[in-house]
Amino acid sequence: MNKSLKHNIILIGFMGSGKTSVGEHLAKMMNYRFQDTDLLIEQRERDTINQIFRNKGEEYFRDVETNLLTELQNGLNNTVLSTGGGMPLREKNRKLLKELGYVVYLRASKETTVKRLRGDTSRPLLSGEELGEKVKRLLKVRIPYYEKAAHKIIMTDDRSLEEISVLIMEAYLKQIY
Ligand SMILES: Nc1ncnc2c1ncn2[C@@H]1O[C@H](COP(=O)(O)OP(=O)(O)OP(=O)(O)O)[C@@H](O)[C@H]1O
Ligand SMILES: O=C(O)C1=C[C@@H](O)[C@@H](O)[C@H](O)C1
Ligand SMILES: [Mg+2]
Repeated sequence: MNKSLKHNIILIGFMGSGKTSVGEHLAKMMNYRFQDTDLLIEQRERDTINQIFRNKGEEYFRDVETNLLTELQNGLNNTVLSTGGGMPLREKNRKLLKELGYVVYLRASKETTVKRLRGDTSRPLLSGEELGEKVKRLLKVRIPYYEKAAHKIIMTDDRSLEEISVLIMEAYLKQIY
């Protein structure tokens, strides 16, 4: 048993990589609790992510993310934690994520991401510019941060939630036993 690794699975990755959907599926499969930082922030702030960005700005949202991640260090166990797509951008957050458990980067190609997010209006960073251009530009900046933050990378293109969950569970169990 790996005593140094906390028994949590942390999902990171770009918007639409499936952190929330896979997280829910995986938690059920493993009989773990499920938490999602975006949902926790919406509950805490009593507002939607869109409204938080609009009224208080991205920097405020990022500070709330870091505060939440710091608080989660105390007591999170047997949990699948899905995170917001920008969580690994801050160095402090990357360190906190790795201290919290086994960090899995769910990767998706630009094409898959665009297909999954077409028509979505709940993600403030995707509004404005043409979707494909926006995703391409953000991915280029972010991929190195996701890679740095992760213990394991899993490609999600053309894989079902079930297939992805099994791959994560197998990799995680190898680490802890
Ligand atoms: N493996 C998959 N196969 C097919 N559809 C998927 C897959 N993963 C996610 N999706 C779909 O893509 C959309 C976005 O997924 P989800 O909300 O889980 O992404 P996310 O990574 O949590 O995004 P965010 O960073 O914005 O929270 C949803 O409609 C979901 O059903
Ligand atoms: O990638 C991002 O920066 C974001 C992803 C979402 O999960 C939300 O956290 C928010 O829309 C910002
Ligand atoms: Mg999500």
